Amino acid sequence: MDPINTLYPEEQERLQQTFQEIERQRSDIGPVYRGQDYVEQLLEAKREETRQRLDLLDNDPYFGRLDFQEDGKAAPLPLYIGKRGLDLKETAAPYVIDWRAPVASLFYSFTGGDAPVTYEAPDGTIQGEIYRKRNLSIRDKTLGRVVDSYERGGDNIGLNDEFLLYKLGDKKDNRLRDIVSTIQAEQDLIIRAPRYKALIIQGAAGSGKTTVALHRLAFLLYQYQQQIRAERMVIFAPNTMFLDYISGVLPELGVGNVKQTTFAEWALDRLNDNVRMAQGTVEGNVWFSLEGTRPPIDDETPGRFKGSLAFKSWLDGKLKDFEENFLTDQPFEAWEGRVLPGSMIREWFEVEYRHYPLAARRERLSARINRWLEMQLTNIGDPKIRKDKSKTGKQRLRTYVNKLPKADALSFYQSIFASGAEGSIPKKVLSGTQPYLKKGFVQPEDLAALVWIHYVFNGAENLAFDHVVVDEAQDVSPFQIALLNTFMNEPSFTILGDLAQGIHAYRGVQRWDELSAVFDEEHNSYHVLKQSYRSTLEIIEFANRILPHTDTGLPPAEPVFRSGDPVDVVRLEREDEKVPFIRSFIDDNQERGMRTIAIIGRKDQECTSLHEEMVRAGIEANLISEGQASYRGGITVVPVYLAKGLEFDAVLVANANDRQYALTPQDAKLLYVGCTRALHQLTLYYYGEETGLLSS
Ligand SMILES: Nc1ncnc2c1ncn2[C@@H]1O[C@H](COP(=O)(O)OP(=O)(O)OP(=O)(O)O)[C@@H](O)[C@H]1O
Repeated sequence: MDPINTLYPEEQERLQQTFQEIERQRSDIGPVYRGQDYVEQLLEAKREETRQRLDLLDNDPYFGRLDFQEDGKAAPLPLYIGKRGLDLKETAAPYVIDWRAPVASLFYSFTGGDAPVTYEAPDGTIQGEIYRKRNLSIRDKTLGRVVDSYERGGDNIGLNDEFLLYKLGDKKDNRLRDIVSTIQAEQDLIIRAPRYKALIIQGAAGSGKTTVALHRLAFLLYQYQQQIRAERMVIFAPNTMFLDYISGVLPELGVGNVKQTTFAEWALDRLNDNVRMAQGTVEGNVWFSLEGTRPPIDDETPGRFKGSLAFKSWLDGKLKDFEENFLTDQPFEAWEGRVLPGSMIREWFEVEYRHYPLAARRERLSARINRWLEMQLTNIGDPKIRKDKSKTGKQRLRTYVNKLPKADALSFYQSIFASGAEGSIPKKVLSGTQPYLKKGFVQPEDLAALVWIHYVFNGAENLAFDHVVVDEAQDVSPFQIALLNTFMNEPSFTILGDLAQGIHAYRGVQRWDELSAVFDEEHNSYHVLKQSYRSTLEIIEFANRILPHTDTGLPPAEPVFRSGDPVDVVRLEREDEKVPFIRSFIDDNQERGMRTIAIIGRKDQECTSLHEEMVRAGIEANLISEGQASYRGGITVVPVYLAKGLEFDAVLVANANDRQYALTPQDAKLLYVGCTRALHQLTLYYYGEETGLLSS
């Protein structure tokens, strides 16, 4: 008998019982309370949480079953694993187990074999044996596929992969999805890693880094529910469109309120929007220029220098000097003959207020001198003379305070770049920075230093994070990570990236040890994800040909065995063949059921013109440009640097010739990003000479 047919009725019955239990519990909660009683209102909040949990369960109650016999127990027990847990009303026995519970880790770590297995429970290690691992697909309350990926004593060949492949074959829309039903063992290790770690993860394109990070947040909230709050967790991602793209995953996992932001947005907020950003001409014209004309990247490249820990140390020295020389020994003379000695002012500043940050010390000092002035005035009996002296004293106090240096981040930063920096800051950095600062503008790479100075001057404003996720971390600097670390009592980070996609290497890292240098050994934890889940075997093997040209020394990504169509590289004879070619690419792929299709260009301008030509030819598509807040799916024209992090069913890389993608590591990284965005179909076209990056 077909195994599906034997498994199905049993699971169908269990599913019906689950729905009945959910319904029982829902009806026990009763209607929504809308009255004024405070205690009832508090209880209502709890009831609402339960209602929401039951709603989530009702849609999609579980996805897996594991028959596990704990040592010492008489028989195996079927454990049903879902996105949320459900205990039986009557006995409180677990009926559906939350995927984050310790025992559920067996579902992910188990890859077959009859050997005993263990998991870590709060009371210690539990050992036992697995008799069955079953995947169940339930959609819209209906049981779909039921597949046993392991049965004790059975032949169990490759079934583990079958369910994964079935999931990976799906066509995508405009949102990233959760992967709770198919988390792989190497991913699970990262998701369940202890809280106080700085996990640094090098993951191949499509290895699930972003997805894993989001699942890790859901896990941490479950595991440390008394100690961690969602609103004290933060995800840093490269741009707002990417944030929009990933915004569905946490709600699907039942997690709300986690702050999702970009580093620039967060930093500007810290600086109270007191600085103006220069418009991104340098990045576009210099670092993304064509024909291999980009400058080489080294430690004196402005972005890398200003993002280094060495720059931070140098800055710390300057901040210390600034604080030490903040006061001259100038006394304050309120009026002729009434003098507050400089030594007294210094005593207040250095001893009494030494625990306050500089800006607060400055403020307290001026308030203290003012109080001293008031005291002197009370000693004057004649009201007319008092009024007169008060006027003089207050005016002189204003002048005195105005002469104290300002504890303002931008002014301080401008001053250190304006004078005396020649010996310590490389010429390249000075010339790439001074012209902007003189006009009052800053660049993205200045923000870490500015927030740091602001922090030293003003203190941390109660901004402690419980956990920080940094996605696309190859584009961030050690200074940024060190800065974020100061907002936490103990490091708790998930830092993920791929050096082969380091298209902003002029301000990011070239090796992961640059970031790990921020943390002590005890907190450092480095992981590699080599397996790539997004793309077909053919696409991954094709992209792997580009990898050596990135000069990162990274090993090739490992595909899961999901085969698709071969990758096409098509030479067009003339430029005017381009639009008909794009049209047929779109039509073919739409006919094959592809929902998201991207035409990936090299630069913004090229994409704008391509989009205009397509629209003139009657092809509807969305153009993605810098600063865009959302990704709509469908047909998209996008410059490659903005496609990073996204994925599409079918990708057409536009004009992959040797001018657009020269034989340089930077261009190799761009082309690698472009090609690895495709799930099922990848095509490249060019006219002129094919890029040399495709030759192995
Ligand atoms: N265990 C898994 N089961 C099912 N799908 C998975 C799994 N892991 C990853 N995926 C899918 O692979 C795709 C890539 O995931 P994700 O975007 O998180 O990878 P990434 O490493 O951040 O990629 P990139 O660096 O290229 O942006 C997504 O569609 C995700 O759903």
